[in-house]
Amino acid sequence: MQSSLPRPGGSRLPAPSSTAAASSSSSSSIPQPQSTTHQPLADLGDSTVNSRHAFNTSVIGKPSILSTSVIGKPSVLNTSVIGRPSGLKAPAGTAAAARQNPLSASTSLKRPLEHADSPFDRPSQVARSAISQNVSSAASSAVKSNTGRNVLGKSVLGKSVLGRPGGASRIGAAAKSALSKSTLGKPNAALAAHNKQIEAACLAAGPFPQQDEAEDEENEKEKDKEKGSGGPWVSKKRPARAGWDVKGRLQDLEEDHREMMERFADTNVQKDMSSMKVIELETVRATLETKNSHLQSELNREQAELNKTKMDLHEEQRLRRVEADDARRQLLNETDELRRKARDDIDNLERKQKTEVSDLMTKHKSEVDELRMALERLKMEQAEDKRRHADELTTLRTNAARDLEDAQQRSRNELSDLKNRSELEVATMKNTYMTEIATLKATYETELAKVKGELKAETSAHNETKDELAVAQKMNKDMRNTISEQSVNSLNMESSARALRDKICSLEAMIYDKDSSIRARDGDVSQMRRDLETAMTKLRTEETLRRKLHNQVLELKGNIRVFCRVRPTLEAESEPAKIDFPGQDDEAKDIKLYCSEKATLSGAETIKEHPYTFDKVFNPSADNNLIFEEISQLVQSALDGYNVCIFAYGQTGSGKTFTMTSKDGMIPQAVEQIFRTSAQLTEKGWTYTMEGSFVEVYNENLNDLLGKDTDIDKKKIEIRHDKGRTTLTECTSITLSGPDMMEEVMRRASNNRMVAATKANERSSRSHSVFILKLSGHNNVTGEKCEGTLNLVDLAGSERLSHSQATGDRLKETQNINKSLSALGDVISALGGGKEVKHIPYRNSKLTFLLQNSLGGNSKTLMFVMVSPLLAHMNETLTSLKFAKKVSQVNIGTAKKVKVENVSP
Ligand SMILES: Nc1ncnc2c1ncn2[C@@H]1O[C@H](COP(=O)(O)OP(=O)(O)OP(=O)(O)O)[C@@H](O)[C@H]1O
Repeated sequence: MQSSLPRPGGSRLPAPSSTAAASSSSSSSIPQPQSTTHQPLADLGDSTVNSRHAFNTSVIGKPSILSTSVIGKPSVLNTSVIGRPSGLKAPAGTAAAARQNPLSASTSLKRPLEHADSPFDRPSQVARSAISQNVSSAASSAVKSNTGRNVLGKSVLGKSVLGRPGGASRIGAAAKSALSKSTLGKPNAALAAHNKQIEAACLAAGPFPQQDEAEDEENEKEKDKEKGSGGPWVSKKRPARAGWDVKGRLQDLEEDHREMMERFADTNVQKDMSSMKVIELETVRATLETKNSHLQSELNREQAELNKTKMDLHEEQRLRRVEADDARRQLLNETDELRRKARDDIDNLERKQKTEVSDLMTKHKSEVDELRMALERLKMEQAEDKRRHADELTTLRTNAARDLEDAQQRSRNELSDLKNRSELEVATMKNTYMTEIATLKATYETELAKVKGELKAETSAHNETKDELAVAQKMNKDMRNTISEQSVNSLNMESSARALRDKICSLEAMIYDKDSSIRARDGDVSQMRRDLETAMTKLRTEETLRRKLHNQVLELKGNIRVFCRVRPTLEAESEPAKIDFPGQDDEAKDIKLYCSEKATLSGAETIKEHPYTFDKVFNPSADNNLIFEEISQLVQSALDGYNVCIFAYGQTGSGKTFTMTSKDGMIPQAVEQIFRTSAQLTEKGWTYTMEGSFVEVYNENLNDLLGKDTDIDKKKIEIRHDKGRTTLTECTSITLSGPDMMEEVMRRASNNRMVAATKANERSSRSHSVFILKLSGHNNVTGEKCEGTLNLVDLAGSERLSHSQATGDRLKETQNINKSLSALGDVISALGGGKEVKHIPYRNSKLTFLLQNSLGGNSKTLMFVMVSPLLAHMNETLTSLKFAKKVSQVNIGTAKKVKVENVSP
């Protein structure tokens, strides 16, 4: 709007639109009374800036309104807001203008840049410009003050006026009215003084600059011509005045003003219309304001709702968080409960199974013993019977044979006697009779001859001889009777011989019966043998089942377990730490340590509890036998063909060596149990060979503790892994034939360590010792084979580097110990990572590489965390317990039996 104002001195920028024209007419057609120049230029500028500022504030401060009422007409807004850019900043040429004419400096603040070098920079023109601008500004501020409307209202008004060509005259009327009001209030004296000031400024500015004088003159002429014509709003024509005739020109202006006032009276009607329009606009504004306030309240409500929703959301989130925390806590509790239950179940199962297995074993043992005893008894009975029968038989046979022989002999003798006698008798009698007969015959013949002779002679005597013959015949008959009697006797003898023969037969039948009963007994014995064999097979099957169940129990317990042992305070030691063993019984699993801590800020000492839970906790009263009871199952697993690793971890002096290698330590007891169990397994068909090696890992180098002491730290031992088996090159391996050999093994290892200890102090604390026992079993009945390895590891002291304050060789030792212990921790946690972990860093240390096949998938691991009871060792103890806790949280997969090839069925 301001840019379209006419330039003082008559120069006018072309009005491209009706709005511009109207606007220009509204402001430049206002005659400039002296009073209008009274208002200081700076004030006017301020009011302009302020009004714009107020507008901007009102527009920017109410975006909702802008969006509803202004955005709909962006061009109008732009016009009303951006239409006065020059008022915001002093144009670049202002400084130069100020140098030429001090008054123009303030004036130029209100003009655009292109006006800086215009001819109006001359004093008179500057003054006019100042006046015209003052007037226009005054008009606008007057409109503002007169109407009492806020800037937005003005803006709306401006918009509507600008939006309609006819509005220009109306706003002109409003401006006029405002002007009249504003100017009327100014005292004439002040106006006169102001005019004087302007004049003085014009005179002080000196003569006009000489540049383009011809052009200026031409311009002046043109202006004068225009002035002469009176301009579009002045009807009166005056002679043109010289440029320097400021007074005259002011008089002209005053005349113009008067004329304008008269014309303004004509425009009162228009003013009323404008007022009506203003009222109309006011209504629109009120509506808009109502709408605005409505929208504002809606916005506030929305905002409040949003805030409420936000608060609800926060509350909901908080509740959810609390719920999640509770759920997590509950889950943890439940998990713990489940774990505890599972552990209890496992333990119960194990106990039950142990009882069952031992019952079964006892039952089978007693059955086998009974069977064996019955067999023995039977055997003995059988042997006794056999012997008795054999004796009886022999006796009977002998007796019978003798009796038979005797009887036979007797009967034979008798028979032969009888026969002989009867034959003799018969023969004798025959002979006798024959003789008698012959004699008789001879006698008869003689007698016959005699008789014949005598018959002849004695015919009479014939009868006599016949009688004598009858007698002889009678005698013969008697003789025959005697012979038959003798035959009867012989028959009797034969029947008695037959009776004897029957007796022999019955005796032989008896012997046969005895033989068959012996054969029946033999059958029983072989049946018993078969039963025994079945029982043995059952026992062997049950041994396989026992191995399987035993392994399952250990798997349920976890393939990596952690036991904690607190050693007792020794006599020479003082200041024990406070350690509690809550719920101390057979199944103790908890330990609680107390240590005092100083608050960093207050310095107040507080006692802090450090509770830990492990698979088993042994208090100082537990001896090595009790501890071995717990690990004996793992040792059994090694015999069953699994790889087993038992570590002792803890700081120096915490009792690792005492636990592992003392006389009743884990190593000697394990070997003893292995021999004891393997002996029991022989009756189930198992035979075992055991090979032991003892090595030391010192400064990441392997030493053979059963080799020559001169080779310590010199000989290089290589570790080789092949198909799940680990071999050590050039390392002594002793075949153990009995537990007594362990004494020698331990003595040799200890000697070698002691020799080494002269080279590096306290060798046992600074190196890891590993006893490796390889167990190969073969069942010659079932053809089963198994290979297990038992690794018993006494780790080096776990004290931290910062605490040991080591230097030189000790520093190297400590670094190597820490490296291998952290590698061990890494391997164990990688094993616990499950299938996602592709690489297990066994090669990171000699110790883990050596134990590669005994850590992880194919093995069972037990770690003893050894605890010193001393307060001075509390920090190291807590570090050890933290490490052990990490290990105990690792869940290694199911152990597999070492595969042994060439298993014959
Ligand atoms: N359970 C225990 N009962 C009685 N004395 C024990 C027990 N444990 C350890 N000791 C004694 O404590 C001392 C230190 O034990 P030990 O040498 O076994 O510790 P260490 O951890 O092996 O130390 P280093 O790492 O130096 O080899 C020894 O005198 C040992 O006899």
